[in-house]
Amino acid sequence: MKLLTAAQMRQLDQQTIAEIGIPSVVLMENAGRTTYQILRREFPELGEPVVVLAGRGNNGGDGFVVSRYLANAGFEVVVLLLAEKSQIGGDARINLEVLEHLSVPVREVTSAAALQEQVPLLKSAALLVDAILGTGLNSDVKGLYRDAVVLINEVATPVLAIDIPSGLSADTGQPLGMAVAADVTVTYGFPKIGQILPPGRHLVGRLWQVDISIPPDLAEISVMELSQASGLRQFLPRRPVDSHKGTFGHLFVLAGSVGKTGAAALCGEAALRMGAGLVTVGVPASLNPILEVKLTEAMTLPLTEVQGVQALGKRALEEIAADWPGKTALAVGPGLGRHPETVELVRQLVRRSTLPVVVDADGLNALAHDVDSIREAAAPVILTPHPGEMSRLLGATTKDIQADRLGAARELAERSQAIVVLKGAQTIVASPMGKVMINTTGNPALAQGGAGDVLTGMIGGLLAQKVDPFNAACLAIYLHGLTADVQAAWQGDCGLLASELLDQIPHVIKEFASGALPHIEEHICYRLVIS
Ligand SMILES: NC(=O)C1=CN([C@@H]2O[C@H](COP(=O)(O)OP(=O)(O)OC[C@H]3O[C@@H](n4cnc5c(N)ncnc54)[C@H](O)[C@@H]3O)[C@@H](O)[C@H]2O)[C@H](O)CC1
Ligand SMILES: [K+]
Repeated sequence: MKLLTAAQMRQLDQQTIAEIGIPSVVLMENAGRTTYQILRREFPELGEPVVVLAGRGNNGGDGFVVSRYLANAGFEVVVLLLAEKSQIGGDARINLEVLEHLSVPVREVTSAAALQEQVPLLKSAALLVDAILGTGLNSDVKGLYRDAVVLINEVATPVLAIDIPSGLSADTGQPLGMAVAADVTVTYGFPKIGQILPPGRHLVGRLWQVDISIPPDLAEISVMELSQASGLRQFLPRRPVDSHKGTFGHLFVLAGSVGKTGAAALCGEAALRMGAGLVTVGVPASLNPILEVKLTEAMTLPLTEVQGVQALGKRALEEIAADWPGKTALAVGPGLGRHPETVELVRQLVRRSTLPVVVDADGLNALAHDVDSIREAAAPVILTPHPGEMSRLLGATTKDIQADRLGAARELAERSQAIVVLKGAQTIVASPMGKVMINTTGNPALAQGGAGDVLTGMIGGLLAQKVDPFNAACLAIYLHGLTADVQAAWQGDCGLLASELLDQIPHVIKEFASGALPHIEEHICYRLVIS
C-alpha cells in the first residue's frame, strides 16, 4: 500500500477536486461520514457527551461533519472551537453553519483560561474527537493548540484522531513540539508515512484508512510503500509442474569461520527453504567436515584459508571463480569473521561478481570503509545492515541511525547505489532509485542470533530464482517476519530458535501464497470499504 507525505496528500486532494471534479465539500463529507462509521464501530457502547475539539482548518471541518452525524444519531455533542467562528472559512464554514442550523452547541474557546474551564467537560466526556490539526500542520504546536493537546493527553478520556493526531508530522513521525496520543486514528485516502514510522506509529493507536473518493491510481506519485501480502504475493516464483532443480537456480553462499559455522548452515538452509534449487556453501577448508555434518541438502566447497586462523583467505577468490559456472546468485557474509584477508576477499568478490549479491554481517563490516566502491559492483548488490552495521557503513552513531532510519537507509542506498535493507522493528528497504518499502511483519522473537543469517539466505534464495533484487528483498523480509509472527502466535515472542524459523518457512509460504493469513495481512491498516 502506498504511503504519502502531507504534500502528496494535498496534491491528490487538489487533483481529485480539479481533474476528477469531485467538489471539496464532498470530500469533507466523505471524510466526516466514514470517520463517524469507524467511531461507532470502535466505540460500540459509546456514552455521552462526545466532545469534538476543532481547529480552524479543514481538519476542524471534518470534525464538524462528525459532530453532525453524532447529533443526528441522538448523541449529545459539544464542539469546542479553538478559534473564533469568524475565522472559519471554506468548506469548514459551510459545515459550521450546518451545525448552527441544527442547534449543535459550538463553544468558542480562544484563551487558556477559557480552555481550563472546559476541563471538567473533557474529563466527564465519553470520547474526545481530535480535529485540531491535520496534514496542514506546518510549525511547532504552540499557545492554545498546545494547551489543548496537553489537556487531551492528561485526561483519561479515550481519543479518536481525525486524519492524524494533532501535532504529529505526517512526514517524519515526530511530534512537532507536542502531539496527541490517540486510541484510534481515521486517515483519509492513504496512510501517511508519519503514521507508520515511530514514534508516530505509537501515537496513532489503531489506524484506519478510509476511502473518501480519491482515485487510488493518483497515489502512483509516491515511491514509498507499506509491505502487504496482496502486493508481494506476485513476486513468489512460480513452481511449474515440469520443473527440476535447475529451474530454481543455484545460490553460492560465502560464509563461516571458526566458532561461526552455524551462521553458514542457517544461511544455506534458508535459501533451500525459500525454494532455491541448489545451494553451495563455500567455507574455510578446515571447517568443511563440520559443515558436511550440519548440512545435508546443501553442498559445501572447501576453500583456502589463512594459515592457522580458520578464516577465508585471499586465494579463495580463484577457487570461487573456478566454481562459478551454473551459479545464479551470491550471498556473502554470515559468520565470515574480520581477518584482513577475508575482508579483501569480500571486497574483490562484491566488486567483481557478475551475479546479484546479498551482503550481510561481516561481509558488511568488510565494506564499511569502502562504501563508495560498492557503486563499482558489476551486478546488483543488496546490503542488509542492522543499526550497528549501518553506523559503521555511514560513519554515524547508532543513535543517529535510529533517530532517522528512513533517512539513513536512503542515504546509504544513494551513496552505494545498492539496495539497502535496514533491519530492526519495521525493517526499511531503500533502492538507489529512491523507492522505499517499510515492513509490517516481525516481532521481538527475531531479536536473536541466527535470525539475520536466515534472512540473508531467504533473500539469496529468491535472488537465485531470478526474482528482481528489490522485490526479492521486500518479499523475503515480509516472509521472514511473517514466519516469526506465525510462530509467536502459539509459542510467544521469546526463545524462538533461528532453526525453528527455518522449519516453518515452507508452511508460511503456502499459507501466504493462498491468502490464508488475513489477520496478519492487514495488521497495521484496517480498510473500510464503502458500500
Ligand atoms: N486529504 C484530503 O483529501 C482531505 C482532507 N481533509 C482534511 O483537511 C485536513 C488538512 O486541512 P488544512 O486546512 O490544510 O489544514 P489543518 O486543518 O491541518 O490546519 C489548519 C490550519 O492551521 C494552521 N497551522 C498549521 N500548523 C499550525 C500550528 N503549529 N499551530 C497553529 N496553526 C497551525 C495551518 O496554516 C492551517 O491553515 C486534513 O488533515 C483532513 O483532515 C478534508 O476535509 C477532506 C479531504
Ligand atoms: K487531528
